[in-house]
Amino acid sequence: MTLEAYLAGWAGDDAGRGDVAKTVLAMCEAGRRIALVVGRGALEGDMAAAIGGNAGGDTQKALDVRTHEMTLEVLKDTPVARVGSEEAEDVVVFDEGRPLAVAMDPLDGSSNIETNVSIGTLFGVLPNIGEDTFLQPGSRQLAAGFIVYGPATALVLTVGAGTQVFMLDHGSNAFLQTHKDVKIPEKTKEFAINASNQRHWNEPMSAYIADCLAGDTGPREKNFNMRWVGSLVADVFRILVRGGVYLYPGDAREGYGQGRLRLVYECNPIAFVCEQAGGAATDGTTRVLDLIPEKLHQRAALIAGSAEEVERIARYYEQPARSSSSSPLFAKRGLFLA
Ligand SMILES: O=P(O)(O)OC[C@H]1O[C@](O)(COP(=O)(O)O)[C@@H](O)[C@@H]1O
Ligand SMILES: [Mg+2]
Ligand SMILES: [Mg+2]
Repeated sequence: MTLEAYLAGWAGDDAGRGDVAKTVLAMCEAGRRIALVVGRGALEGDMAAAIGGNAGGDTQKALDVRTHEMTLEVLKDTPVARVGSEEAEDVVVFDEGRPLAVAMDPLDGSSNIETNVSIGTLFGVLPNIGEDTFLQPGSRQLAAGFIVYGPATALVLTVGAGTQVFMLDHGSNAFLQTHKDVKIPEKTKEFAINASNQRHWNEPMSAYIADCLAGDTGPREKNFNMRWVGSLVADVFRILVRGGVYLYPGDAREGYGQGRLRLVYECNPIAFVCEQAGGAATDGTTRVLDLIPEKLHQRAALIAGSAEEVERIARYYEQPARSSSSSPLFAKRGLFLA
């Protein structure tokens, strides 16, 4: 089934849904165009060249800016009133009278641009309620998803009716559905975290990872595997397909108290997609979709993926002192057993 047919079936005669469908299709048109550029790699010049800093304080690369502009170009003639982008300090306003808004990370995984590793685009569609549009919790998202520019260009989408996956068919230039109502396996033996930050982690995350690393000799009584692509979109795509948890906790580094990811245009789309696939997403203590953003570029910790594992990690945050394999209290008892 084409993406167009899927969205037409979902929207029916409902004008509001029709606007959401148009907006999603516009994001995917931007994705098609970006996929062409990404697919040419260094033939497009030095896309990883540093050309400034973005609102989050990260180095802005040539492809960050180019994808931001390419996406705005497509969105400007849609039902979208305003766009909140990682690559613009301020909200971009097209036309206040329109019903919708898009929050986006036009290029996710910027550190992977020149390495020929998967990168992507993240987006969430919200009702336009004026100046406070991007301060709405993620639970108000009408649609969300991401496109991965990898070996295949893949779209992961939810309009609140399950999570669907489409792949770009380069022959017909159509996104065709490949996975219907994806379900993230509830249990897992795989986690994704940047382990180079271990010394900076908080106690619950240190304890959880220590228990995983202890493998079949620890309280989990099973061996774990680790993967870290360094592109949120690629790590979460893997989790959707075979389970696992993505972890970017708050840590002790300056500016990383709430982790690295941005709530409005990274964590919220991922949380919506994961929940709709039977998974879960928390910042450790609060469901991500219930967090109330205070500003567009706010950061939030993210623990997302297989439901049972996310719930288990939340218990480490509730009772950190009881949880570590390295703690003298460590024993094969109740709360954290496999
Ligand atoms: O470099 P780190 O600290 O491992 O962080 C990697 C994470 O940061 C991100 O690259 C942040 O996204 P951007 O590339 O859009 O800034 C995620 O895609 C990725 O999971
Ligand atoms: Mg990103
Ligand atoms: Mg980005």
